[in-house]
Amino acid sequence: MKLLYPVIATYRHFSSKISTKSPKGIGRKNKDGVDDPKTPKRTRIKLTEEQTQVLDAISSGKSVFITGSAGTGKTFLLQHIIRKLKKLHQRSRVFVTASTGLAACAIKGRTLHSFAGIGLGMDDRQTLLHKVISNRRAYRRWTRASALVIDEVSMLDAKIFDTLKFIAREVRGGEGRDFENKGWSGIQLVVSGDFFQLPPIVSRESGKEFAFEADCWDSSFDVQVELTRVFRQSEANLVKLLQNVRRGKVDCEDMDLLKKCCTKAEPDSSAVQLYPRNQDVNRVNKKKMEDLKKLTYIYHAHDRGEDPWLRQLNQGIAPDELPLCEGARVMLCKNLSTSSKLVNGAIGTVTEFWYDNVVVSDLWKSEDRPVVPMVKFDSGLEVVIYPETWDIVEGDKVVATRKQLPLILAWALSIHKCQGMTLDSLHANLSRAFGFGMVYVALSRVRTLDGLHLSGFKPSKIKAHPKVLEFYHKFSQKQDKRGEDDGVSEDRGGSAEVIHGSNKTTGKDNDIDSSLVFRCKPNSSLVSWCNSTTKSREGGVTTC
Ligand SMILES: Nc1ncnc2c1ncn2[C@@H]1O[C@H](COP(=O)(O)OP(=O)(O)OP(=O)(O)O)[C@@H](O)[C@H]1O
Repeated sequence: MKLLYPVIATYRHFSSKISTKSPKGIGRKNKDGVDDPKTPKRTRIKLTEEQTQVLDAISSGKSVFITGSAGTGKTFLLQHIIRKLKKLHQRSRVFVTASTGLAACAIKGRTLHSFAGIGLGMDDRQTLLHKVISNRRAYRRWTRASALVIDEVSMLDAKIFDTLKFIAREVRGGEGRDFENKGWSGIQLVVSGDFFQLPPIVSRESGKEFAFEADCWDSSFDVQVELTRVFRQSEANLVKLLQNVRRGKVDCEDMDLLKKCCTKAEPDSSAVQLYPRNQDVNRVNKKKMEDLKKLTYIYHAHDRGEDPWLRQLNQGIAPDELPLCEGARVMLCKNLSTSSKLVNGAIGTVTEFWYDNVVVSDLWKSEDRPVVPMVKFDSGLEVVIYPETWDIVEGDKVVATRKQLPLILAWALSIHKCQGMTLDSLHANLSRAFGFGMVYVALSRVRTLDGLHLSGFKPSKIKAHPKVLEFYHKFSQKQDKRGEDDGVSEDRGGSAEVIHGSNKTTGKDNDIDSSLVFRCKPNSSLVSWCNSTTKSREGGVTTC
């Protein structure tokens, strides 16, 4: 297949066509009522009893903190919660955020800092308050908010958490200005995360690091919940190993397992290589691309909007520039279809590039056609990947937009980038691991022991922060106090109620929303895209 270069004008033409893509194909039946084999059926996943209890608490307007080890379904549950909140409150009054752009992407939200209008949040609280008040849009968000969701709270520091509550109370008023008062002046708060995972990056001046050390932490929640059932892994010895690594203490049995992971045969090329540092990640990806010696297309993101929002687009996951060629290992960085496992983190290989015949017939007589990559995912699905849109929204208005293929190169990933992901096979090089929780985050991405390969591993790299250990120790003491209580009970001794649910599933079915259509076997009417690509061979880059 001969590939030629598209031009920017063609992109403009396509943008409307792309937006016509709808989710109708998912689970579709033909006119005889028979399931269309090309489109997968919706799958139904039942919430566990503990997950249902959380949802019930949310329905009754409570502010909730959800924690639990990796793979217990915190993010999965948040997606249900967000839908529930949007039914309870007006949609535009529910703000979905996360501590990082990457985590925000997984729940179709924005960063907490951008919601709050506090820039990097480095100033003192009065300056930040002034910043919010003088920013009409940020001020409006704070006054409109009925519910605020914050995911990956482990990476949020105590000072920011206190500052946000301060801003909420100053902007919205409330019953007195006593900082210790319960609540965020009428905002229903839903916060999720596992403090044993990656910690915040903070200066140690204040002596407080983690959000749970914030003065207002306990008074911010009616309910604090620990999810206990691990879904990501099912092998008992792996679950036990991960629980021990999480707490920074491994026994002989665990060490034997880890040693086996260090010595078994090299993983196949489908294993994702995890590194603690970006330098190594970039080096490996670049080298792998070069080794393929294939015609390379470089996809440039198409951005619209103004600063400062334009700049914020670069903090998100969609790359500004994405080089692709046949054979490139790639990872989806957006959820396309949950039921088909085309989710953020799904890994595959570019098999070829496709033209758009329909558009071409309308627009071009020549061969100047945009191309889109076909990706064969490791699940077996082969899908043409189209550009996606990432929006920054202020109130109800979109203020900046990035259009780019929802892919990143994925021979190697940083451990920071993989927090939140599920991987089938990984090779973690932990020789340069640093800080608390890093080894736990790396190991807990994998589903099975078979898929876990390690190198450069030293037991001393397994570290859990003493403050985090203490926080969870107190947490479990509260749970123990509840004793035999069945499910939710009140614990109003100055702190929030604690739920420790059982692992049974409920009878209720809960739909997993499939939000985008894709084609398993692309036909001749591919929607095509490219705003401006460049091509290169063996390192030489040609710009169109
Ligand atoms: N009730 C459930 N039944 C079946 N599978 C579930 C259930 N809840 C969650 N899962 C599955 O468990 C896996 C892990 O979920 P999720 O990524 O939400 O965990 P997490 O707690 O956010 O993990 P991490 O802390 O690593 O980000 C996902 O594949 C999800 O679909």
